[in-house]
Amino acid sequence: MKPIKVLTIAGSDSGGGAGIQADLKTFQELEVFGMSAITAITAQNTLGVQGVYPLSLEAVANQIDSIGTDIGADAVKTGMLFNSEMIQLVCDKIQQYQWDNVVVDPVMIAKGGASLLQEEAVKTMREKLIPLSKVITPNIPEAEALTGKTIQSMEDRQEAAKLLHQLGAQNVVIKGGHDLNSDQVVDLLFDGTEFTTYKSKRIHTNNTHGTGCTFAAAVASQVAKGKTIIDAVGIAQRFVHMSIVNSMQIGSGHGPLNHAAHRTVGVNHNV
Ligand SMILES: Nc1ncnc2c1ncn2[C@@H]1O[C@H](COP(=O)(O)OP(=O)(O)O)[C@@H](O)[C@H]1O
Ligand SMILES: Cc1ncc(COP(=O)(O)O)c(N)n1
Repeated sequence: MKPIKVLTIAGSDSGGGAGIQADLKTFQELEVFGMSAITAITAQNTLGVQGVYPLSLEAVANQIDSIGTDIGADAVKTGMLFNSEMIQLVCDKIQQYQWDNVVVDPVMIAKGGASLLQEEAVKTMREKLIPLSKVITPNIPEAEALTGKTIQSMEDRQEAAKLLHQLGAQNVVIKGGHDLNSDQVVDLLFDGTEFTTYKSKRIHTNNTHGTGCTFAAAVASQVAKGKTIIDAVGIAQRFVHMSIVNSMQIGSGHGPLNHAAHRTVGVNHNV
């Protein structure tokens, strides 16, 4: 069988819970071949981010070229891109290699509050990267920053999703982890025509470090396999849910997910 290959362009999390590490664990568990281009190294653990060390544009370009000129990718996922120049470079490479299965997780701020994207880069994200995306997966604060609108209700979220679609994203998922008003977590998909909501029980836990990265990596792996976006988002939500429910106690702050949970608990990720 032809191997399915997925590239993540993102930051490294030394604590192993988010970023490149979460992406590669997710790819492996969802049975696609994972590859990475690292944009920045973070010194990070469950308590927060202790340091951010961006790589040079040359180092990032070279990593992407190594993959583009030899291995290729059935889908590309972007995470922490740090600044405007890095976003522009990633856009150029996506166009150069004609990658069209692009899942953009517009990472801005780590759960502990540390900035992972310079503020002026939001404009580049909006104008350059979003138009190249098959799916964009902001959380609520990221959707607010990208649209300039406050999101309180589901109607607000639908309006924001429409605006992000107008900016050129083919599909928009506004994730609901940050909507603490409800006992449910509701992720909202807009495909340009219809809204689809995905509901799961909110788990009351501190172990949510890396949920966004894991979610977008799971969507990318399913898109690479040729699943519809509607199915891909459902599979991703269930995979994240399972990985939070069965998280391990690692570190003394916001702990990581257990990406291998589905092996013992059983989740049909091919539905
Ligand atoms: N406490 C929770 N219980 C269950 N699912 C959650 C919880 N927090 C987040 N999720 C799920 O994790 C994914 C990422 O959501 P979110 O927290 O909004 O993004 P981010 O990690 O980018 O801030 C979504 O699919 C969401 O449904
Ligand atoms: C290198 C890196 N990239 C992304 C995140 C966001 O993580 P989350 O998935 O919890 O929003 C992070 N904390 N570190």
